[in-house]
Amino acid sequence: MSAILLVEDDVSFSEMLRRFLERHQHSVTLSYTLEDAKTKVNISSFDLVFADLRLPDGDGIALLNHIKTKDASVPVVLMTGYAEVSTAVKAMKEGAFDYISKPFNPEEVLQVVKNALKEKQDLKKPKEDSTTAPKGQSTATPGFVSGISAASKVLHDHINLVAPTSMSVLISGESGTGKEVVAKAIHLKSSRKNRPFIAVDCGAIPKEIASSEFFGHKKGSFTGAINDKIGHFEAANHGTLFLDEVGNLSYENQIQLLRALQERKVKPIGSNDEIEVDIRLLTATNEDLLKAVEQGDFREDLYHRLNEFFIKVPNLQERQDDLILYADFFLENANQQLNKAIIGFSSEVLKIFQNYTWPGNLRELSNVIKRATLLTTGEVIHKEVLPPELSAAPAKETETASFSAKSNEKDLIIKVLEEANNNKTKAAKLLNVSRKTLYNKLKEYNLE
Ligand SMILES: Nc1ncnc2c1ncn2[C@@H]1O[C@H](COP(=O)(O)OP(=O)(O)OP(=O)(O)O)[C@@H](O)[C@H]1O
Repeated sequence: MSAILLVEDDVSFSEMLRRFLERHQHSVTLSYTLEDAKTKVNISSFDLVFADLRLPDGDGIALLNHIKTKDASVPVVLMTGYAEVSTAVKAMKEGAFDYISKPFNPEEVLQVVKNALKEKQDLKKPKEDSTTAPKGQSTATPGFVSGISAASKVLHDHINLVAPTSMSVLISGESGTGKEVVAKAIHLKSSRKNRPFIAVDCGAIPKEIASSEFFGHKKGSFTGAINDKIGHFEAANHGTLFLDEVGNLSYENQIQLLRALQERKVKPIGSNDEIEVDIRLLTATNEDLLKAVEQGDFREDLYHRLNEFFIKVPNLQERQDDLILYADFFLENANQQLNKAIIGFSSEVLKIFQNYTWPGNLRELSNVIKRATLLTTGEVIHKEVLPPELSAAPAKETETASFSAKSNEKDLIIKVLEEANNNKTKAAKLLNVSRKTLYNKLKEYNLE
């Protein structure tokens, strides 16, 4: 376990990062100001310091200089906003180990921490050949945020487990949760990553032309077949075929699909020759396919063929801890697409984001941020550029509902107490419990 000093004045962000680092077996001390960080460095020894470039009473470079005069072997990693990269580069010349610009992927953080700790160890040992990745290089899939919530961890453990196998995977989840992104991640982590990834929206194919779409056709085989057409199976040969909204396939198309999967051969319409195909099949649905099986709308044999492994993609409400990471990621994308340089969100906006239920999940979050980025003329996104339904959303009820869930209880109490400025009457009201119950819980969790 290594000791990390995390200096960051954005309380919710630093809390999130602390929890993430602690989950990866690091011991984290938090500091919110330059002066406090200097004091902590003077009295304790750390293996690594993670500091925001901008602090309320100074900057990360001042802290870097202070640390270097005390113990030059302590690596300092600076966290920067979008517009501060040039300052961060300057800081590296002054002895910072690395910088990491927000928004960043959790994997990126882990990689930087690993590199920094290794360098610290190497400084103590005689020099050997370093096998670590170059500074700042992330091992994450580009354009992919893994998230740090418990639900995301399960999701990514499952992706990592199943990706290298040849199993068919049924990916289920509400609309906009990222099912296609999960399918792509499985493909990119498999041995087929350099072969095609063909995504097909089954909901968009009329059933009359589905077999031609899947298996191809020969020129002249039916009216309108003016050229030979390669079907999706052949196009995906040796790679991955991803069938989205698979529940929308007609019964007849289900039979054809099952046959192709069992025989591993397809015959284009109008052709006498069968083509052998080797594909990895991934499918997605936002409906309850098992229910469709029970109701006789989806073939049970096909269901089992598709469902060799099942992945449930959590909705955004189940990934509360990831919300800010995703928001930052979508902001960075919107900045690039719209040629803007917006740094972040006002704290009011972040609160609204956290209070909203996001029925359209990640897609809705991405759209809201893109629109807000377009409408924003300053450096920060304010509430005025959000769609009215977001600000009008009533306060979430989930907090009271989940109060009884043991595992979340303690975190929830801490969060609500913070929100209520430690006012126990207000906190009890927010939690919808009596003051007495709250006091008992505080005692139970040693929170007094
Ligand atoms: N892990 C992720 N990292 C970054 N962006 C993501 C991630 N997951 C999803 N997104 C983004 O969220 C949006 C919705 O993702 P996607 O299209 O994969 O959802 P879906 O569940 O397949 O949607 P639908 O049910 O409508 O087909 C896309 O803009 C996608 O780029």
